[in-house]
Parts: sequence; C-alpha cells; structure tokens
Amino acid sequence: MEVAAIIDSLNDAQREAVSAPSRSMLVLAGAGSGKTRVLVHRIAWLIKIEHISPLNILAVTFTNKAAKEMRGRVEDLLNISARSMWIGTFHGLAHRLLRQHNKEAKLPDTFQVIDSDDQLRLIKRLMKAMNVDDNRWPPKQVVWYINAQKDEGIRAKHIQESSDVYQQQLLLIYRGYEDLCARSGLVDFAELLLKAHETLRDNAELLEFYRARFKYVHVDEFQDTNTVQYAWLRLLTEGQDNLFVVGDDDQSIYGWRGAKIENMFNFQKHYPNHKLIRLEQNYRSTGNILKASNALIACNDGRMGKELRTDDGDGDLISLYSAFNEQDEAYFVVERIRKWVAEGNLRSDVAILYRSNAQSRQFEEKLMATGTPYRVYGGLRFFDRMEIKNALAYLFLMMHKDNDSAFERIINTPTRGVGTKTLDDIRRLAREKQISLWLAMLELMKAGHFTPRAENALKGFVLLINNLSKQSGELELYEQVKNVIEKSGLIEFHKKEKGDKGEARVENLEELVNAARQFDYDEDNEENFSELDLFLAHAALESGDAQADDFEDCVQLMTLHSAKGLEFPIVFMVGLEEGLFPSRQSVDDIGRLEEERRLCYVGMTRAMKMLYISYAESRRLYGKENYPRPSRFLKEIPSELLQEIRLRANVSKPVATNKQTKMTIGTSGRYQLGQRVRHVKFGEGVVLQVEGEGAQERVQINFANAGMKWLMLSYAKLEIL
Ligand SMILES: Nc1ncnc2c1ncn2[C@@H]1O[C@H](COP(=O)(O)OP(=O)(O)OP(=O)(O)O)[C@@H](O)[C@H]1O
Ligand SMILES: [Mg+2]
Repeated sequence: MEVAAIIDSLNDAQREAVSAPSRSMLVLAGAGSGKTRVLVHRIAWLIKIEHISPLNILAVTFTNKAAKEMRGRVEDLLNISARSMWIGTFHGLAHRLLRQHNKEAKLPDTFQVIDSDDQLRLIKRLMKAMNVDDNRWPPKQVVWYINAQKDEGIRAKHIQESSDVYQQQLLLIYRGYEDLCARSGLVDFAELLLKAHETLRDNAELLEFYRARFKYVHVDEFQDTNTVQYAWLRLLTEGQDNLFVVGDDDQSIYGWRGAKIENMFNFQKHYPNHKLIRLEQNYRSTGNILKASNALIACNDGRMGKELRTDDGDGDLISLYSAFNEQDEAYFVVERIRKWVAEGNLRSDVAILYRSNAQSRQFEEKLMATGTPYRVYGGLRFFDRMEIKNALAYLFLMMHKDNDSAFERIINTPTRGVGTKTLDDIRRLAREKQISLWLAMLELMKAGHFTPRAENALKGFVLLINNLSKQSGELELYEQVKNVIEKSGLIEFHKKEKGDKGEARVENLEELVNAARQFDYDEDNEENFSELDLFLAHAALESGDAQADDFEDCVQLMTLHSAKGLEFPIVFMVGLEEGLFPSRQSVDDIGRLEEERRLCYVGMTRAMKMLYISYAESRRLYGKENYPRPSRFLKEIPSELLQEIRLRANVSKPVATNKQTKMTIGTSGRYQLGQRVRHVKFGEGVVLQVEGEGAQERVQINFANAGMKWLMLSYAKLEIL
C-alpha cells in the first residue's frame, strides 16, 4: 500500500530510479520527462520505505520556489512534516552552513550577505578609493571577473602577479575587495559558495560530521552546477557513492555564469559505480510541441543524445506571429490572453517568456491597460526595489553601524540636508583611518568639523539610528520594520511623491511589514543570529518568487532563464529576432550560440498545450529603432509544424472593440490596422495605429524605408494598396 502510493504513478524507468538500492545515480533525460518528479518520489521512497530519517537527506534545487514545492510534495506523499530535511538552493544551503559554523568559516557572527547590486556599489567605491580608471576597468566587468574567479574556486592569492597592466589591476582590485569584505563581514553570492566549500574542505571534523549526516544527496538541474558547487557536492559524498543527480545537457543555460556542462561527464568519471537511467517519455507537451523542440535542439553538436516521445496527440500547430513592432507584438499577445480568459480559463495558465528583462515593459503596459492582473518573476525582485532597499538599509545600519553600503544608501534618504562635501569628508577620513563611515562621521562631529547646518542634519541622523536600535530589542520583528519605515520618514517621503509611483512605493513598504510578519525561519541552531538578521539575509537571498503564491490569478511574465523547470498550458515566447534571441553577443560565437539554442529549447518545452512564437519586424532596443531579421531558430523548426497567424483576422478585430487600448480604427473607417499604403515621399508602409477624429485624425505608419511616422490624415496623401 505504502509502496504503491509512491511508485504507482510512475513509468518503469522512473520506478527503477526511485526504488533502486542506494548508490549514485544519474537520471539523464529531456524536458518534461519527469526528472523532478523522480527526485521527489525518490526522497519519499527513502523516508517511507527505507526508513531513512529526513535529517539524513540533502536536496539541492534551482530556485527557492522549486525547493518549497519539493518539500510540499514530499510532505503530501508521506503525510508527515519534512522540516528537518535540508532542502534549498546552493546559495541558501551554503548560507545555512556558514551561519551555523561561522567560526570555522572565519566569519564574524554577524556577517551579512550582500546581493549583486550591493556588490557593484562596493566595487565602485573601492575603485574610486584606489583611483582606478573606470573607463578602462568598467566596474561591471570587474564584478564579473571577481565572480568568475570565485566560481572556479580561485582566490586572489592563487593568481600570479602579471606584467599585463590590465590583468594586474584586476588582481589588485580583487585583493582589495577581499580585504574590504573580510573587514566588514560582507559575503557576496559567489563567496557564499566558495566559503562553504573551503569551510568543509579545511575542517576535517566538520566534514566528517556532514558526511555522516547527509547520507543521501540529491541535485535537480545538475547540468547547471558550476565548478565550486560540484566540488562541494564531491566533498560531501566522497567515498560514499550516494549522489543522486538529475539533469539534461540540452537545458544547460548558465554557461555564461560559470556553469559547467562537463560536470555531467565528470560525474560519470568520478562516480564509476553510478547507475545511469534515461527517461524517454514526455508527459508535459503535445506531440507537435515536442517534435518542434526536438528538431530545434538537433541543430546543436556534441549532445549526450536523448529521445523523447509522447503518447499524447499532436495537438495544435505552433502559432507564429510576425508583428510590425514591439507594441503590436504586445497587443497581439494580450488580446490572445484576453480571449483565453474570456473562455473561462485561468490567467495563471499563461506565461510570457522573453530573452531580456527589458522586454517585459511593453507587455506590462498592455496588460495594465486592459486590467489584466499579471506578475513579473525575477527581474526587479520585491527586495530589490529602491524603497525596500532603503528600508532594509535602515534595519541593517541600526543592527550594524559599520555597514557602509547601508550608510551610503540612507545618509541622505529621505533628504536631510547632508551634502556631497560633508559626505566626501566622511569618506576620506574613513579611508585614511580604515574605519567605517559611521565612526568617521562621529569623529568628525566630535572635532567640530562640520558647518552648523550639516552638524544638525547629522545629529538628527545619529539620534534616529540610535533610537531605532534601542527600541528594537523590545519589539517583534514586524513591529521593528514598521517602526523603521515610520520613524525614518520613508513613508512620508514617498507619500509626497507625485502620481502612482509614490503610492506604489508606500504600498510596497507596507508589504514589507507583511513580509516580516509572515517570515518564518524553520531552522535549528540559530542562537547566534537575531530574527532580524535572518530576515535581512532572507531578503538578500530570496529570489522574489516565493510571494507569488499569495497573489490572485495572474498572467506570468519571466525571462526564459527563470522559466527553467516550470510548465504552463499556454506559452508565448516573444522577440524571436536575430540580435535579441539569439542575443547580439552570442551570434559570433558557436558555443554561446548553442547555449542560446538550448535556451530556446527550454522555452519551447515549458508549453503543455499551446505554444505561440512571435517576432517584430521593427523594434526599439536600447533607444534605437532596429529592423531585425527573424531569429534563425524559426527556420530550424520544421515549417509544417508552424501556423502563421494572419494579422487582420486576428488582431485588428478584437483590439478595435476594446476601448481601453489606444488602438482604434479611426472615425473615417478608411484605414485598417495592417493596411498597406503608399506615401509620395516615404514610400510603402503599413498602418499601425489611428488616433483622433475628423481633422485631427492621425495615423502611425511603419514605412519600409523611412521607419515609423505619425502623419495627419488631412495632409498626408496616402494611397491605399
Ligand atoms: N509517470 C508520469 N505519469 C504522469 N505524469 C507524469 C509522469 N511523470 C511526470 N509527469 C508529469 O509530467 C510533467 C513534467 O514532469 P517534471 O517537471 O518532473 O519533468 P522534468 O523532467 O523535471 O522537466 P524539466 O526538464 O523541464 O525540468 C509534470 O507535470 C509531471 O507531473
Ligand atoms: Mg525538472
């Protein structure tokens, strides 16, 4: 009976993987073949049938959302709580380990995690202090360099001095950055992983402890592990033959961030006793979606080779829409969604997937204009929003006065009359004496260095922060947050802002109080850390998708990267244009191009029932009008699987009746969307929008040679073609 509950809903190959006697295992299989499902059922099997304690199980997933889901599904299968099981992302688990063993890790017990944004600020400040030319060494590239070293397990001390000026400077900055972080107890994301690895590697006792504890180690999306992550897994499992990984080489999409597809080959070498299981049945997508995805990925070389089939029918053809421009593309998508919802379906069935975050705005605007609830995953995460980061900075600073990045953020937010000169003086002293900005400020105040006006402003600030920290001891976590956003003046500050923006910021700040109220840390051995500290670490690590569950039924927007592992009945994959997808940077490099193709494969295989692909004939990108060619990936999909959507029948009609959108057909009725016209001077073009009435009637036309133009109809002589 119990066995049945765990393996009945699996096919033979899945069952074999789930119920195999303990040993290392590689489940190598394409998208939607049930790899993640196998992982969940394997864990349930170990606990229920093999009577393994959840304490002995470690599971690494790719996102916090996936981790939550995994825990939930195991609990559902077993009807028990799996709280004691370590399950999370590599970063989350590394953080947990470092928190519990900060002494062994040589970190102060109040170390703080900084996100990529903070990291960039820190680098910028450091480079300024070091007088480094940021044209020659752009800070973003410096950050990239440092993280790339850390992902490979390389510290500054491992790098040889170089006679190359450029390289040598990078090394000096890396060194300076390591010192700065060590001095101020700051840990960036790459550092979390590296430090977690070093801590285990260099502490035999600790390593023994964890090896004995984690008898069963599981990894989802193994193809996207980087060097340090894999080294960490190896340390934990050495000599134990208990590493259970699932992955798909065709879905490796984080090479640009240091992920090593080779880890899949390395695994086979390092765990010679492993069992290899292939899953070949796809349970997610229709036959046509699968055929199209298979054909696309077949264009890559050097694959490990996999077959995928489905017992499902062929389903609909894949719809292809060629839009005039990015606005038209968004109209099309949003109208299709409205139709879907009007037919009684859920909005959350629909995902819009794009290559770059900047593409989301068009869709957001159209969704907003039509009153369609939506949610953007990734992108600007809740905790990354400016007002939230400001509030968090107050919390940081009241806990840790030496947190310079928090200090910089709020010393004059809300504005309190601290000028650049005052701040520069503080920075200079801090640099000279190697002390925190906070201390430097106090010293200068004591010395009577400032003008009375600046002095007053700073006094107010010191009083505020000191009072906040004094009060914090007596308050619940959410009360502390509430106290901070009120007393700091942040709420007032944003209330005074004009328009919706300020209002939205105030709402977000209030939402932060909610987030604190709901914050629930379910981990043991946390005596070192206050609840507020844990909350702040959570804010740095949380990828923003955890809150999604609480929202109403909404359309899901996300980048292709963040769609990994997920599935949706309807997928719109947009912006299939050369230079966007594949990205501009990848088209000249075969390795990167193949990674883009895998990303396209990931996108297509998210779709269960319907897949829409679109591209725009003209697109504003980075402030410039472009006329891109359709993506080469479109040609790699067999044409008999594609169905082109004709514009007039599908777009102009529903849009025309919708008063909330700006697109109207115009009062004269002479011009239709998509109407081809000729202008004496500009030549041939296509009508995109008509606005206004009578003498004011204007029309927007995309001319093949002259680009986009608005013309007054009463003047322009247009010939209808
Ligand atoms: N044996 C099965 N019977 C019915 N449904 C299944 C079976 N195996 C998997 N599924 C379903 O198929 C879908 C895809 O499964 P899952 O997400 O585990 O695939 P995956 O291999 O992890 O995909 P990806 O590579 O995209 O991460 C899910 O909805 C899952 O519940
Ligand atoms: Mg999966």
